[in-house]
Amino acid sequence: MITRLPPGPSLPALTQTWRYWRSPAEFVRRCHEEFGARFTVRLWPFGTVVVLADPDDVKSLVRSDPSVFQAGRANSFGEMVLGRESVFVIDDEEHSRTRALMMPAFHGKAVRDQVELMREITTANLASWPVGEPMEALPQMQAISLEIISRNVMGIDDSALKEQVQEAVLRLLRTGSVFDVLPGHDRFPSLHPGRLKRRRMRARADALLRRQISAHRADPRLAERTDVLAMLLRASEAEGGWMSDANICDQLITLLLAGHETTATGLAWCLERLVRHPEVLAEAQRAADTDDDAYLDAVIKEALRCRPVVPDVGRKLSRDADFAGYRLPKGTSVWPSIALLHSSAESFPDPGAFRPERFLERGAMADWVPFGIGNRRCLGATFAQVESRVVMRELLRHFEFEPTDAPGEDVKARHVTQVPAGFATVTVRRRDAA
Ligand code: HEM
Repeated sequence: MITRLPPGPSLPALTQTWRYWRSPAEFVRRCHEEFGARFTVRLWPFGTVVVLADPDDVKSLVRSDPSVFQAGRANSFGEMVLGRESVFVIDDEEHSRTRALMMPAFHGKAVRDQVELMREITTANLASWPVGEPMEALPQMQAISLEIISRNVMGIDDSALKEQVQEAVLRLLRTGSVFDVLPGHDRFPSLHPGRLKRRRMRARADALLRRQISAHRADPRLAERTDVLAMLLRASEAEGGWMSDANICDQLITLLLAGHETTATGLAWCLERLVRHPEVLAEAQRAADTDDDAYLDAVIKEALRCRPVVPDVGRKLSRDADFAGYRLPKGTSVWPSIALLHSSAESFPDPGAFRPERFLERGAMADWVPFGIGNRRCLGATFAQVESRVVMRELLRHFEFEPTDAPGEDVKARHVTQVPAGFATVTVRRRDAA
């Protein structure tokens, strides 16, 4: 007889929830040890969640019907900040259409055209780094990433407006709360001052972005502009103007938020790992000096493997469905666990070691999924990898990083990302040659 759900802890949902929220990574790891590569947990407010750690299951999920295994539905916690029409929270036809319209701005050539700008922004930021004393690298990386993504997305010429938008976006991000995942979280905002504040922040960001949209529309050079906003306006126009300004604002906010916090965190982890592995650090420095992009890319990939910025991705069932020999009821969430997939000794021998060479020895690795999977795979994956390479290269060319034998920084959950608990504290010295 077909069981409805894979096995999992028999503890009351409340106890599971408490253990999960206390330490998500630890809870999931223990369940994996006890129940294997496919297990069911009951977590408030998500409900029944089937966690997947078997690469074959993840491949089956990629082949499954996205209108049944819905990502937008699973991501609905993002609605209050990103907006109801954000590509992250919608599904089906609406999702494919919106994504197709945004995608060209993040293809190889469009991203390569941004390299010089990325380099300039990074070197300008490095000028203010304190030398010879411990410094938290994460906030610096956020400043670099936010500047890069806002210039790329909005192509803003007016620097006062750009700073206002950046400030509004950061304030909006800070209003995000773990309670956003609650069902019906947006229904009674007046009972929750935090949510009212978030609405105000979002309205402020929208007003600024609408000013930018109007400026773009009035720009006689709109046809030649290469920023994402210009591309969206042109593409929408070509399809009869189906994207309203409110819709465009949702996509811009999504890109600004999704595009800076994640990349900055990946870069911070890269530094946190490098200063604890002096031989890799020396090799990375050589690679930066000799334009050995393959090695720098391997360092970035290895950091994203062993410290994934996003630990898992979600899909939610719109109806009962068969999956991997089980009958999963409507409403079940299915979470491929990036963290568990990346720590599999079968896919990545000696998974605890920080060894970029593994990405040079083998070509593409199907089990390496820091950017998610299938038709929802991160829209900015190429952008993020190119940006990370440019920033790392500049950092290593300008600075020497002091190695440390301090224990690795703990993993701390922040919004949907996992950041280094000490914000990647490093000590740098300027290199004479830089
Ligand atoms: C190291 C940096 C980054 C990481 C680790 C990352 C990771 C992810 C992950 C795991 C997802 C969910 C995929 C899924 O559900 O299967 C995602 C979605 C997304 N990311 Fe990223 N991301 C990064 C950088 C970026 C950048 C730079 C941008 C924009 C420029 C971006 C824009 C998006 C968007 C728009 C989505 C939603 C795609 C959709 O639902 O169709 N991300 N990202």
